[in-house]
Amino acid sequence: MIKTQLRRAIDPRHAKTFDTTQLREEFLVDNLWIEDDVSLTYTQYDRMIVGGAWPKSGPLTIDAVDQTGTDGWLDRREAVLVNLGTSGTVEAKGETYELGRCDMLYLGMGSGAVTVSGSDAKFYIISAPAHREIPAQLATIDQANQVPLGSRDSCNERVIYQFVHPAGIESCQIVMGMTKFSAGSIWNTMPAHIHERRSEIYIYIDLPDDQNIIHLMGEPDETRHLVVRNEQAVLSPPWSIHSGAGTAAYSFIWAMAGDNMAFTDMDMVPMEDLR
Ligand SMILES: O=C[C@H](O)[C@@H](O)CC(=O)C(=O)O
Ligand SMILES: [Zn+2]
Repeated sequence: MIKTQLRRAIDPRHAKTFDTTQLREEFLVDNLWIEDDVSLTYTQYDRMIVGGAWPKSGPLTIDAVDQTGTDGWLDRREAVLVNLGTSGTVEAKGETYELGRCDMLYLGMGSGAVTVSGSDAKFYIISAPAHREIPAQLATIDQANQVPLGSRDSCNERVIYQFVHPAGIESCQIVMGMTKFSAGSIWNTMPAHIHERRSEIYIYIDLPDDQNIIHLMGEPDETRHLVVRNEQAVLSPPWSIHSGAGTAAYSFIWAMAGDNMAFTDMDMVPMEDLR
């Protein structure tokens, strides 16, 4: 049984009273990577689980998770694993999948215990409740749907790579992918948006260890910031914007769960409304 850390859902009226430490305790996940261990955070934002598994000196198995109240963690859930290391393998339901860096593997409800291995592998994990079984599917970045956004003049020229989405890897509710920037562009998800119908989790990657992301959160007229380092995750409640700028080049992986899977169902925040 893997013990999870619990994050309860926070209301925006409460969030705006938080100081830096409280904001970080509630919305930043900075302990994903523990050598030879699995670190899972169970959130009450659409019951998404976010975690890391680092099988440095031997395989690690995820079978049961304390907060789900089910015998197996995927009895009523689906998951996506992304390798943030180099080569690694994931075993589930008698199948073995090879994952290179930033390949994403979807595992459906009923996949059973999941074993990860690879001394150079680091698996980022997202999971959300599911209502039906869908076959496992692996995708590389070349198979993802590309959506170019932004412009050089706004320092936000980037490509959204959609991996798990209605026209790509099928899922019950997870919509997930990765965003990469053109050289010199540092602003993600600006102009900002919210989507009260879905929660979202970001993990920032490819950032040098001595650099920061200034991540913006909060209601559009009551923003706060979190200073985020490489391979740390940020929880974005449905009422919050989720946007950021890096002090150096970076990429990030986004994952959503909620009432619909329409990527374009966003409420854009006009620039002049941000406070
Ligand atoms: O709801 C969608 C998500 O916030 C991200 O996909 C946005 C993003 O990757 C970007 O604009 O760079
Ligand atoms: Zn979003």
